[in-house]
Amino acid sequence: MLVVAVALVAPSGQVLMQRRPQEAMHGGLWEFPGGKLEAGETPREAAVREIKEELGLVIEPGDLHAVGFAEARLEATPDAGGQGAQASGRPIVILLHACTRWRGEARALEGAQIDWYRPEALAGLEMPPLDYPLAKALLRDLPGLASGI
Ligand SMILES: Nc1nc2c([nH]c(=O)n2[C@H]2C[C@H](O)[C@@H](COP(=O)(O)OP(=O)(O)OP(=O)(O)O)O2)c(=O)[nH]1
Repeated sequence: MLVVAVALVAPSGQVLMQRRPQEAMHGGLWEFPGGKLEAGETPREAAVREIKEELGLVIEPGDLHAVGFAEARLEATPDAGGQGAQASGRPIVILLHACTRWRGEARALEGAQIDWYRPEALAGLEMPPLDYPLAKALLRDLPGLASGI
C-alpha cells in the first residue's frame, strides 16, 4: 500500500496536522494530510488530489518537495481465502512531501480537526507510528525549505 502525505509549512514555520476521524484506523491520531494512491496516479498527483479533497487547498505538483519515506508491515489479518492467517501483514510505504505554497484557506473537510504546530511540537503529538520518523525527517529538511533550496 502506497500512501502519500504532505507537510504544509506556513511562512511562520508551523506545520498543518490533521486528526483522523475517531472511527477510522488510527482513529483520533494526528497525521499529515494525504492518503492512498489511486490506480494510475503518481505520488504528486495523489498529493494534489488529497489536499484538495481533505483541506480544500490547491497546490501545484512542482511545489512538492520530497522529504523522505517510512515503511512497515500492517498487522497480519486473517486470510479470507481460507488458507489460514497470513504470516505477515501488507507492506505500507508513506511518502512525505513538504509544500510551502498553496491557494485557499485550509478547512477540515474530511479530518476531525486541523491545527498548526511548531515543527518541534510534532514529536509530542499522538500519531501513527510511521509519522514519528517522518516528522524527524521533516525537521531535518525544514531549514532548506525556508531558504527555498
Ligand atoms: N494520510 C496519512 N495516512 C497515514 C499517515 N500515517 C499513517 O500511518 N497513515 C496510514 C493510515 C492509513 O492506513 C493509510 C492512509 O489511508 P487513508 O485511509 O487516510 O487513505 P485514503 O484517504 O485514501 O482513505 P480511503 O479512501 O481508503 O478512505 O496510511 C499520515 O501521516 N498521513
